[in-house]
Amino acid sequence: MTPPLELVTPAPAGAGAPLAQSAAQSATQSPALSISGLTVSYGGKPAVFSVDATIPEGAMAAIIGPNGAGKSTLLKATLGIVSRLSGRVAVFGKPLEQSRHRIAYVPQRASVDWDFPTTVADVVLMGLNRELGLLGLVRRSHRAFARACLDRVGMADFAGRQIGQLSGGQQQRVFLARALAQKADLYLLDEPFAGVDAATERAIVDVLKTLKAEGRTVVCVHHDLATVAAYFDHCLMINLRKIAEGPVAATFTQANLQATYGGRLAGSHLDQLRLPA
Ligand SMILES: Nc1ncnc2c1ncn2[C@@H]1O[C@H](COP(=O)(O)OP(=O)(O)OP(=O)(O)O)[C@@H](O)[C@H]1O
Repeated sequence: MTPPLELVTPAPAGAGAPLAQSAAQSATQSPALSISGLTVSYGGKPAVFSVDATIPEGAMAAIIGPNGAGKSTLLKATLGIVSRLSGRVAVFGKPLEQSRHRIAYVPQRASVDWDFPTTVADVVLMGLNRELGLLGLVRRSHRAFARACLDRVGMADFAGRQIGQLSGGQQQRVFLARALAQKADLYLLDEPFAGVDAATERAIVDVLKTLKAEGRTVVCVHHDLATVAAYFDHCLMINLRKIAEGPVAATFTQANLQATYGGRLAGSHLDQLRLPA
């Protein structure tokens, strides 16, 4: 289990700037995320094999595939949390080392140690750690900004609560608030809707769609095939290897789902999705 402290990607400077002023909107034509030939192996066994992906700037992208397909590994390798055996990653056209501050990561809820003794407000303030500096000097403006981020996810009233005393859906919202505090240009979320109720899912989707409307790029590992078309405009389908990638309208087809999930997707499930062949 990892304490939440270690899961923060550094925040860009300028906590006072409005969220709508995204550097991504003005900076570059490069894709938000470009991955080529990515291979990751655990103990000699590949979990991701020679995957290429190009997530356009401003996309709302889903990474889908069955359990064990390598989705989380792909995100972690993108962030440098696990080592790549081979392959390259560029974020807004630059190597990860130069663009890490433009990324916010929301890990799988299950991978976080929720007994870590810290409050909701402090978790969100961790999203500002780059600008708090080595001394971690927290000003009133930082606290106000953290509260505004909590407010965006409907959690302002929980600011003083220990994170271990939250429900699963509340925990998910708090980690999204921390990601918002980072004012990133690329948001990577690992199963943000896992185990949350319908209202929380709606709230999270609304926040993600607002980020997209601001010109930011959102990438989610996602399991619910029934909502892919409603939530996302871009789709990466993997099962160890890349099966397909591109606009949802072109890639989210019966044939690609069959190739991604194999026999695990029964015909009746596919019928319910009413997809093109
Ligand atoms: N730290 C690790 N050490 C060894 N093997 C690992 C490790 N993490 C993941 N794996 C293995 O790598 C493969 C891909 O795992 P990963 O978590 O990336 O898949 P996933 O697509 O995210 O799965 P899920 O949908 O179940 O979350 C699996 O076979 C998994 O058992």
